[in-house]
Amino acid sequence: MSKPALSVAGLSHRWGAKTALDDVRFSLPPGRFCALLGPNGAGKSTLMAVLTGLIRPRAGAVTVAGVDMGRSPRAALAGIGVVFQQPTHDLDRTVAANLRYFAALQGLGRAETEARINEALARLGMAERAGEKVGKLNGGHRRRMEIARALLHRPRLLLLDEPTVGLDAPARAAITAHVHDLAAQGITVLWATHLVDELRDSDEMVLLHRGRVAAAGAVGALRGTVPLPDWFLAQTGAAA
Ligand SMILES: Nc1ncnc2c1ncn2[C@@H]1O[C@H](COP(=O)(O)OP(=O)(O)OP(=O)(O)O)[C@@H](O)[C@H]1O
Repeated sequence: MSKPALSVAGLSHRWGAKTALDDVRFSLPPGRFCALLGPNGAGKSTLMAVLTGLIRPRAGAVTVAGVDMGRSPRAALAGIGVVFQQPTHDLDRTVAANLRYFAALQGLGRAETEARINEALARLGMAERAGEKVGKLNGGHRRRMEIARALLHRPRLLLLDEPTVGLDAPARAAITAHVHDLAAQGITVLWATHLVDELRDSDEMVLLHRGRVAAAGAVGALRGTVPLPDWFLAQTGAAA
């Protein structure tokens, strides 16, 4: 059996007196779309902050494709692409110029940079927008550019923290479809959301509630014949 793309064991974190993560444990098989589902305040962003190395947990371990993040943070992080909740880009520059900046930070040469940018934009259906100023793009296309940016170093694991917040329904649907395609191409995806309509029955799910894993497994198997919004409400007491 291949190693899990991501493995989390015994992870706990407190913000002052507030417990945000409480003995969180799960693992993701490679090449799957996994939703990190949970109501507001469940601990999703705190978990993302641990997985991206922004905060050190008080207890527990994170392993990325067999590499221990505590012992070898640089090697573990090299395998991860991240799309944070808050967008960051230069509106006055083109899509390609924005991506070139991040490619330069990663030390990619000029020819390699252009090839990687073309590859990443094509994966998000954005190839024809490379020369457009970011300020002229709609919210959905800006978000797709950010996902392309997270792929420049060819990570095997992609983390996205509520990537569709603030977008209209068609843009949300397009982005969820593109990211499902990435998983079908072999990239493991962890997609934090509180919106159940972004999930498919064939997806994996980790349900976080009050900092604990309340359920984990395939969405269809977990919900059975119960509509997902009703299942979510029964598990968490929160409307989806
Ligand atoms: N920097 C912080 N300082 C203090 N408390 C925090 C901090 N960040 C989060 N918390 C608290 O930790 C708990 C988990 O919050 P977190 O943001 O991780 O949840 P979430 O599932 O991402 O919620 P949301 O969907 O609202 O972003 C909440 O009670 C929150 O108030």
